[in-house]
Amino acid sequence: MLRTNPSFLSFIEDIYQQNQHVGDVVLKSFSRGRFLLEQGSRPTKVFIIKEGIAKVFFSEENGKDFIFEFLSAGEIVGELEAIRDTDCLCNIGAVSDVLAYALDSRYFRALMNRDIAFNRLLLNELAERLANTSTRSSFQQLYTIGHGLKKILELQKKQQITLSKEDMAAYMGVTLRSLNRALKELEQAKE
Ligand SMILES: Nc1ncnc2c1ncn2[C@@H]1O[C@@H]2COP(=O)(O)O[C@H]2[C@H]1O
Repeated sequence: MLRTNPSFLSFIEDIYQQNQHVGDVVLKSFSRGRFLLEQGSRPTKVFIIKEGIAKVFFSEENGKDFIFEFLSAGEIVGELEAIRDTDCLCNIGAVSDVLAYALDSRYFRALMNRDIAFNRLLLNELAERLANTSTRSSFQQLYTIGHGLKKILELQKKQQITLSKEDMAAYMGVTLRSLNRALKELEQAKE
């Protein structure tokens, strides 16, 4: 649920500390609630999170949000736009204050063209995302809300994060009302 990528983080920290690419890689902070990327926009930066938690979410035309993933240290965002030369697929919002390395898109593409280690990290990340999104999508279709809720509560405990009810509902792809009902049923089952 809360993804991290320590290898990607150390890769970018090395570049940043070597100070060879001043301007191409800068540190940027986002306070809680701000957006790193907006769905449908065409930004010029790719971000690698240094600290904090961000949510990746899709806003549907019916006004509902669906959260794909929560990302933290070492996770990259905005790479799809830079790879495919398209608008951002979805929104990236800061759930806590976030500090991120911002890579100029042209620099990101230059790394893709010449750095094998970087390409390996990137492919690994994309493969991991495909696996995670597919596994979760199947789980969500095939299990009850109550079962999904138990799992998400366990994960929060394990990863020591606390999500708002709105974010929990958007992660599970259910309404706030259904989530509240499932929470109540869970409480009643405990009594
Ligand atoms: N399934 C997913 N899991 C994690 N991150 C994702 C997922 N889908 C999209 N993203 C990220 O969300 C970003 C939105 O902007 P981009 O389309 O440029 O790049 C996208 C990815 O970095």
